[in-house]
Amino acid sequence: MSAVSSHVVVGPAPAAAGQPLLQIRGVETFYGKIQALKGVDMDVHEGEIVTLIGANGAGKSTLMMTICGNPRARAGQILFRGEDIAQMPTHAIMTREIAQSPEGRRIFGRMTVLENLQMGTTLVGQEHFDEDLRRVFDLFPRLKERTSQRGGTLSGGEQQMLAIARALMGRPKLLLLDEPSLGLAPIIVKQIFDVIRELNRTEGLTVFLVEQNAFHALRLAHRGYVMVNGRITMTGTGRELLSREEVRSAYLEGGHH
Ligand SMILES: Nc1ncnc2c1ncn2[C@@H]1O[C@H](COP(=O)(O)OP(=O)(O)OP(=O)(O)O)[C@@H](O)[C@H]1O
Repeated sequence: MSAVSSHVVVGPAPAAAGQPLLQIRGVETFYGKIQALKGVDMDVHEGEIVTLIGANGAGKSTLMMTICGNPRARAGQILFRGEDIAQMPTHAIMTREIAQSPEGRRIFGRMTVLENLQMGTTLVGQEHFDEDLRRVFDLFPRLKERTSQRGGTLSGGEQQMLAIARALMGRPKLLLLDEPSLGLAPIIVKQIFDVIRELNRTEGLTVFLVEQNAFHALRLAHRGYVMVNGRITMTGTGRELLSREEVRSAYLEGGHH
């Protein structure tokens, strides 16, 4: 555990001038008759890392998937650069500089690392392939040593790195990450969160991170939102939320720090 406690809180995000990159307004999502999201509002500004935390079943993954158009929002708006993408098909949303690393790191198990990374370029083409490959190998040297290894034979941490690397190959402006720490050893979680911080600091990549690991997520993020039963109940800077008693007792018990 000591390895992870060396995380440093990132500095403030660049001034949140103008329109947010992503604006979520009154979003409601249903699975049949079950209402999973009950009017969610959220902003993500360019250059920010924003995290959404909450218990199992709160609706975090549903919000991330709704941003990607599957399931579709039944009400509300999802504005990306001011354009409402809420009713667009997923493939159209994914051509708008949004990339997702889904929960459960759905990489292609029978394809090699290199082939998985090629899949990430489907929507942007091969023009910058070599340059982008060098970039993800710099970020994740472990993948470079395993280019011809099948995805399914990688460790959990390597699969997570591959899922993020594949998303980055699409040159996103907004990176959506669903539970990148799930099931991983603390030292690997630290490596992955360090890379996210680095991408944000050096390239200004905007990141929306869904996490159950509230301690790490709130230390990494500029701002956070807490979701309970499909509603946002609290928001603040990562630091503010970490110091709130309600957050500490609900999400930080159990020796994360
Ligand atoms: N495909 C589905 N069909 C029906 N109900 C679903 C489906 N997916 C999720 N739900 C329900 O929607 C609610 C929100 O689930 P969701 O997976 O978004 O929560 P979560 O906060 O991401 O939880 P976790 O951290 O466990 O992934 C839960 O009540 C869940 O049971």
